[in-house]
Amino acid sequence: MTSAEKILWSAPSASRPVTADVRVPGSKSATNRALLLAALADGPSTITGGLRARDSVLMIDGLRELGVDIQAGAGHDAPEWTVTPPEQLRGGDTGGVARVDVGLAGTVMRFLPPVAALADGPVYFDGDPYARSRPMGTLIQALRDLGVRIDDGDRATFPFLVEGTGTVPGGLVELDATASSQFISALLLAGSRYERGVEVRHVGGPIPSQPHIAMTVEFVRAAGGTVDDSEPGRWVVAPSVLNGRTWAIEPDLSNAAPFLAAALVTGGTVTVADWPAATTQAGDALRHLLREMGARVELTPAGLTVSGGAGVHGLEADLRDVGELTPALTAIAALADAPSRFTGIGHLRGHETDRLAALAREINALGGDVTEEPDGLLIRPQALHGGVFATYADHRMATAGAILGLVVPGVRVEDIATTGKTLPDFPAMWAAMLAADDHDPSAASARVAG
Ligand SMILES: O=C(O)C1=C[C@@H](OP(=O)(O)O)[C@@H](O)[C@H](O)C1
Ligand SMILES: C=C(OP(=O)(O)O)C(=O)O
Repeated sequence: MTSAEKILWSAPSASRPVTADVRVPGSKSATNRALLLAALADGPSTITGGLRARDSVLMIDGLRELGVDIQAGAGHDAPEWTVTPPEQLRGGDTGGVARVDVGLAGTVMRFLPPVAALADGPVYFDGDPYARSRPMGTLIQALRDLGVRIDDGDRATFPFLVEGTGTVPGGLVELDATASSQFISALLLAGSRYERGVEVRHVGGPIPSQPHIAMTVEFVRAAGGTVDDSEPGRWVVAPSVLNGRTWAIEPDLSNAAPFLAAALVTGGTVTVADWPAATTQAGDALRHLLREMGARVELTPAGLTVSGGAGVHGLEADLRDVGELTPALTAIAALADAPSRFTGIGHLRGHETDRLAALAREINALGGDVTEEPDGLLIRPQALHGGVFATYADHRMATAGAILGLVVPGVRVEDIATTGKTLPDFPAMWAAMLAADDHDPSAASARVAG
């Protein structure tokens, strides 16, 4: 165990209903798609409001390694980048290799190898130790089927070498995306630049995280690409030039979950600013999911306002489309007045950690009753007590622990810094949200900068 993992963060409890206005940083999924499409475009792009956190820094560093020029503009609170693609994506030159660290970022480990295949030399990929446990074999095989040479030493995981030759034949590929929607997104994002484009056919059970595929299609079209998604389970991207453009990134609605959960579980009111009226982000489902769990939910030009006070209810829901919301919803469910059952989320075993096992283990260690099911979780609320909440390098485990800590005294979250995967300074944001009512009980709100 490293020293970071041993550090325990005492999750603050809420001394009264949380009342705050919160601004969350840009969407991880949107930021990394915009960076990648900008790198494949025929001219410079500008990205405003993007996320600056570990996952996007890994994407930026990986693209720079491939020869993409990325210049940071404005300050930390409002990241802005100018992205200038090279004439030719760069691999290692004679005797050398380009090196990409994917960390534990699904969007980097799945989205960059199809881009590296367009580089003019070898590109070596590796990541955090746990990256080797996340599903990769399907994507490696799909790239081979599209004409890319990959040396993975028959491991079907990291480390591996993409032997870029400057061009990718492309064409038809069949794959099973039941383990991750990111296999499909990865090929659609790069496919415009393949000689024959790409036709992806899914063969297998239901695909998870479909809103993320819809986001990919939306982004490729916004860059000037052509995507035919008229037939379920089949996507055709025509070969085409992608355009440089300005990308304005929406706030990360999935990262809004713990803050909105704070309103529900403490009977307070939290507004998340700049909530889009229409979006492909999976987190938008919080509007109906939190309502079903007992919140009052209102979308106004000021943002999304969630209020608690009428109890926290159990919920039966298929979360296949919105799996990344599971840790926050499970924390809420553990505090509810009736059991909850979440289904359609077997693929969460391949996320940052096995999230079904981790949630059950850690909530049960606090006195809870969470049972793992083959494709989900059964949560029977119990009176919880304090204790250590382990996080397994999973940012959403850490924020789930923070939600529980609001109403369960003595929760100590291991390695809170792991939230830095997608949130630049979660402990400060959380403290500011709580200080909003601690310091000025009469104030209707206080602003929390993201
Ligand atoms: O494409 C994306 O940006 C994502 C897709 C989803 O992955 P899975 O389909 O593997 O669940 C989601 O859970 C992840 O947080 C981000
Ligand atoms: C599954 C997630 O991330 P990744 O992009 O690493 O797959 C997540 O953020 O919940």
